[in-house]
Amino acid sequence: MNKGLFVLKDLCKNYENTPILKNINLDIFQGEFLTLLGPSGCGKTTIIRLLAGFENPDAGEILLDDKNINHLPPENRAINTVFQSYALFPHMNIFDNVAFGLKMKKMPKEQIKIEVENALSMVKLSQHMYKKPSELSGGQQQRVAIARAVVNKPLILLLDESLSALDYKLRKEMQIELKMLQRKLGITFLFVTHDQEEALSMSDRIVVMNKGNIEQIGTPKEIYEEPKSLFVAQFIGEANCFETKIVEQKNEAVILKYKEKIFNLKTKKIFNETCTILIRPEDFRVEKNFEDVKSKNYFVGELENIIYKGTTIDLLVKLEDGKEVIASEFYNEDSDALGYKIGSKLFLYWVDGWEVLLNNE
Ligand SMILES: Nc1ncnc2c1ncn2[C@@H]1O[C@H](COP(=O)(O)OP(=O)(O)OP(=O)(O)O)[C@@H](O)[C@H]1O
Repeated sequence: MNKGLFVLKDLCKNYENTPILKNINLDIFQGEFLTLLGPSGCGKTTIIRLLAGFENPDAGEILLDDKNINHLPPENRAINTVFQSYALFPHMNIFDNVAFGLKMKKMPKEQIKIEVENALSMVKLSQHMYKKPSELSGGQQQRVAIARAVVNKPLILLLDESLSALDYKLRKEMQIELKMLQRKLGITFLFVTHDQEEALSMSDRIVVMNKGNIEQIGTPKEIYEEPKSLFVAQFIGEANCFETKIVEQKNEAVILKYKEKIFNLKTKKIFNETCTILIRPEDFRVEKNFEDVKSKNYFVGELENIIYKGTTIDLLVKLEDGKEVIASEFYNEDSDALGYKIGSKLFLYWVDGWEVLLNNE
């Protein structure tokens, strides 16, 4: 792969002698939609603040086109940030809010008019140009903040929890709009969120962070389907985990023991003494009769609860050993007809290869 437009190299940041970022290495490529995802306090905003130049790293480098910009002031970085609070000027109309940065740069008036009108048309706010921010909805104000940032044609746009103040429906709409806008503009977006669904649906690549470290970098599909650690697997969606002992490791296969059950699974990975089998709820197939089970890989359990979720139903099943697992199925007209009954016996199986095997740390 090519080298990043921005490169973070062994980047470290401490606050009051506590390490907050520990040796962060990350390439940010030209034109990509990259998302920093992780729980509260893992250091996402700190990366944004270092990139924007609001803070200095304690060690390591920030490179832009191979040049170290560790000490370049924020105004010289061609970086714009959109925060969760839109930080619009309340006394200025929308046009002047968006024009502000260009006026500061002393761009000729006619040119400013063209650029601002362009940016506002891109975020579909042309008809609100002369209104004050207070006359716009939350989503519209968010779009003004984005227009105000992109009008400066930054090399990268940093978006810190930019959609989290919006209600669910508006947030979904803005996710699609933001992604489309990014494609149209071709500007690199670095987006921060702790919402895994948002990260999966918007990003070209996701950086999963945990306690100041990067756990995994990959496309949404890679992160979801091939998590490298239990932390990533459990942070991105639901996962049923089974801790097993290795009985035998053979050529491209492993024999595992979970409680009294033996599983023989294909894998190229090499394991130590123990490993975890991970199965997503949607990867379990549910049957009421053993004759319908189409794999050697199955569990037996009792249905404890059914959770209706609109398009899917979650079946909460207690296995023979007492462990509770979740299997989810698409809900359709037939689902009621299936007549799942609380307390009934169910067989849960999965297709060979749909499991993820993780070395225990
Ligand atoms: N100026 C500061 N002084 C001391 N500690 C700080 C400072 N800024 C951040 N921290 C601490 O650094 C850690 C990482 O903070 P950061 O804001 O980067 O996390 P985050 O992943 O963005 O979290 P959130 O999702 O809650 O915004 C937190 O424990 C926070 O308390």
